[in-house]
Amino acid sequence: MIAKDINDTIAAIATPLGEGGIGIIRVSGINSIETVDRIFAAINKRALADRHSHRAVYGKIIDPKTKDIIDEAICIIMRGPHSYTKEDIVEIQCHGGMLPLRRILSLLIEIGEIRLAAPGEFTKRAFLNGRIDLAQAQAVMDIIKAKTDASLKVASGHLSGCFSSHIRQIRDPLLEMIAHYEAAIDFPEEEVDEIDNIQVMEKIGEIKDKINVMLASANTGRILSEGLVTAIVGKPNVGKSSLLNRLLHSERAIVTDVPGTTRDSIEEYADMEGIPLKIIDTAGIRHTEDKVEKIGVDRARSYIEKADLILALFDGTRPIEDDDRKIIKLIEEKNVVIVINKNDLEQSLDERWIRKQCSGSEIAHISAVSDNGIKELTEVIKKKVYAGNVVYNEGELVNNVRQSEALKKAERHLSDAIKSLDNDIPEDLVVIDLRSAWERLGDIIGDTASEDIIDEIFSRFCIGK
Ligand SMILES: Nc1nc2c(c(=O)[nH]1)N(C=O)[C@@H](CNc1ccc(C(=O)N[C@@H](CCC(=O)O)C(=O)O)cc1)CN2
Ligand SMILES: Nc1nc2c(ncn2[C@@H]2O[C@H](COP(=O)(O)OP(=O)(O)OP(=O)(O)O)[C@@H](O)[C@H]2O)c(=O)[nH]1
Ligand SMILES: [Mg+2]
Repeated sequence: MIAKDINDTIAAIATPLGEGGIGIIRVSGINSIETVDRIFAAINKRALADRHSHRAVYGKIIDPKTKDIIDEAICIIMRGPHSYTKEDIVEIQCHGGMLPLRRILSLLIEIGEIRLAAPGEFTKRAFLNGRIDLAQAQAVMDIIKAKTDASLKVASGHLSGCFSSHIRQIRDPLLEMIAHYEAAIDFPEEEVDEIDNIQVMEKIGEIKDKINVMLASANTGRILSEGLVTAIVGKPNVGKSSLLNRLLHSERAIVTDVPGTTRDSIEEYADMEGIPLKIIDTAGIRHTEDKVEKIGVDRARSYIEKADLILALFDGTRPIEDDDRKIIKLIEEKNVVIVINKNDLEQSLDERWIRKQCSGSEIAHISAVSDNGIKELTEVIKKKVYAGNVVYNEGELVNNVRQSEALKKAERHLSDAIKSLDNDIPEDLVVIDLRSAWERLGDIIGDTASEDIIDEIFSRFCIGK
């Protein structure tokens, strides 16, 4: 698909569909300037084709057949290779309504040799034409989707190439080693410098260490990019919905003193000091004959299985009950923070019992109706998210599963190479492992990634990007 369509001129609406001050249609490819010239009348009557690159030109969009004025607009041409895609680009900025945007886009497709762009196709061209690498292309989408300042910092570090250059620093020395071994294999009788296997093993070991440092940061990076799915669970009336509202700073969920108030689960994003939490408030878990409540309870149980983190709420004002014991059973071996709520009131919960049951889980004491303990809870969650992370520059964090899988594979190939060298296995086999490691690192930045992987990545982009 890549090879066939790369020469087409493509167009899409680049701004969200809805009502906005301004909307942008982006056209990229060899026919872009000529086609826009046929529907755009500049106020000074000069064609865009005769204008300097990167200048804004005011005029009107006119249907060439009916002579109807569709909208007034500002057009900017950016001649390749000095453009987002490295091709000729025209951006048409019209008023930000559905109708002007759609009419102008259909007009372009109708009169010109232009087709609708696939999701992510502009950025894919920026990648295929060599302006950015694959990690940078993925960062474009991460910027659009960023939910907190910390997520944005990771993504913009990736876009600026900080992460990619880190990968290259790890990867380039491998190629030197491969070349060296290959020379020795291909020209055994010639005077290729003697290779000291011990020294090579040390070097590979250093590269492995660097990969492991990156992998240790992968969990943090993934959470900052994708969010931490956090389920609030507990028996009815412990204050789950009150905690959700507190973390969101809004009255999102209904709170009453009637046990069984929340029936359906509620999902919302909260920014916890930079950590994007996808919080799910669930129905209080208890035995019930109520048909609707039962479904809610089943959903709550399923979130215990799905969530990255569980906030298990207990009511500090009440002794342990059967429903609490059941919850303790359900959260066994999960990633849990025990939260003892209502600490603004007199406490009668046997905390030692909970500690014994959930040894290993951290405990926070809060009052969901005030700010009591919320800071403590935040710190506990932050500690969990940043635990094991040894990379302190957000721009260097591994931030998606594709990248961490590639790093893991590279690391395994390097371990195999060391083992082979250690066992005096022939060098051509060592080279195979070194090359595989080099290729997996290349997948991250797109040097060696297959067409399928590339297509799959860009298909997840939005239209117009
Ligand atoms: N109007 C508009 N705003 C936008 C974009 C866009 O495409 N259009 N962007 C799109 O996502 C982002 C900016 N990213 C961009 C990155 C590179 C180039 C570009 O033309 N680069 C050329 C050099 C430009 C020059 O020489 O002035 C290059 O790198 O060769 C443009 C936008 C955000 N804002
Ligand atoms: N004093 C005090 N009251 C609280 C606190 N947290 C919640 N409450 C009260 O406890 C009652 C239940 O709160 P909810 O947030 O609805 O409890 P829930 O766990 O969501 O209950 P269900 O949806 O029924 O499972 C309400 O009357 C809240 O005002 C707290 O920290 N201190
Ligand atoms: Mg509730």
